[in-house]
Amino acid sequence: MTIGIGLEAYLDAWAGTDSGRTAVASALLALAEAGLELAEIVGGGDLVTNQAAIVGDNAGGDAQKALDVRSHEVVVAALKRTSAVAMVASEEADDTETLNEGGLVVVATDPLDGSSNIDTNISIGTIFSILPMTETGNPFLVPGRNQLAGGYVVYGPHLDLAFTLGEGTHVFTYDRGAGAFRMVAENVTIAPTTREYAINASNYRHWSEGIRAWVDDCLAGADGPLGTDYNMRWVGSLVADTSRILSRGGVFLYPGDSRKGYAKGRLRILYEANPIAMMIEQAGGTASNGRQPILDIEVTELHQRTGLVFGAAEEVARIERYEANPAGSGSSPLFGNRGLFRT
Ligand SMILES: O=P(O)(O)OC[C@H]1O[C@](O)(COP(=O)(O)O)[C@@H](O)[C@@H]1O
Ligand SMILES: [Mg+2]
Ligand SMILES: [Mg+2]
Repeated sequence: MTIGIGLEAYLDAWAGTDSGRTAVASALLALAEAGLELAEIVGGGDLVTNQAAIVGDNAGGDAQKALDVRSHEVVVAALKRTSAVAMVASEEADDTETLNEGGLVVVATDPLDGSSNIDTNISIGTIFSILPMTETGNPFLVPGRNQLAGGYVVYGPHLDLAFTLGEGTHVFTYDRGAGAFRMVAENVTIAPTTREYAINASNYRHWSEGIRAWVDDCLAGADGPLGTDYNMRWVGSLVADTSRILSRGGVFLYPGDSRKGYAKGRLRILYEANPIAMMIEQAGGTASNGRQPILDIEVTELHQRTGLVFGAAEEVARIERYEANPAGSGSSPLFGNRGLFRT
């Protein structure tokens, strides 16, 4: 058990003398430093800057807020300070940026996740994916399976850094007294079944038949084909919804829908879905676009979107079955309470 160990000591022991691992550890420490700096800024709210003010648009077409831009600058500056990181790709930049010639890894980041919550004093965060630098081609345009690490910092009631290095998912909390991140959960596990889901239900009319059928059956609760009452939670910050699922289970859905520009949902594969999917898989859960594992999807564009369903493995599998065959789902009059998918 290494509960209580400081982040640096943990990473030192993990990296040993391996140069590839040392580069990943350096990138992670730089991201932790950026997280600390941003925690101070976020914690100051509008005393620090008019954080929720709209200042432009990003490559994905979302309004860019002052804190989005500041977070991008802080994360990129921290990564630049370590020679390990060759390039960065960010939600807030159209193109990749070269940071250090000879760096062994590259970092993709959503520097500020949950922008719509900035001025509501609800948890927001920073998401990151660490990939190997390649000799040829674009090192970011590879399936998420190639990731060396994935993680996030969440600026919530406490400051957490959660990540996977490909061997389990671990959570560190910032110990303000000690001035260090210390491990609070090692090898987190997500239960395969759940009765709690997270989805922005206002998009109901835009969803596919399968997602609507599954939500209908959750809402029918103990009286419906799933035979159990479900609870619903939706923070509106992917990092905070992920943090809850790592801590007490559940499933999250942001599926593609029929709104213009939402055919592949809202979330971006490179710096949102992939790192979260790696953490979730490493915690025993699964992450899917409704048809295939997120980590197997070809990445062809930096700001590519994907439908995202992740968390409790059996519930994710059930949602995939509803997507594949909504007519055969528990809510179909043909199947009723004896639905094929009743559990
Ligand atoms: O406002 P919606 O459509 O419910 O979307 C919420 C989702 O959008 C996001 O805020 C997108 O991330 P950004 O804030 O980084 O753009 C997620 O954190 C969240 O899960
Ligand atoms: Mg985001
Ligand atoms: Mg963002």
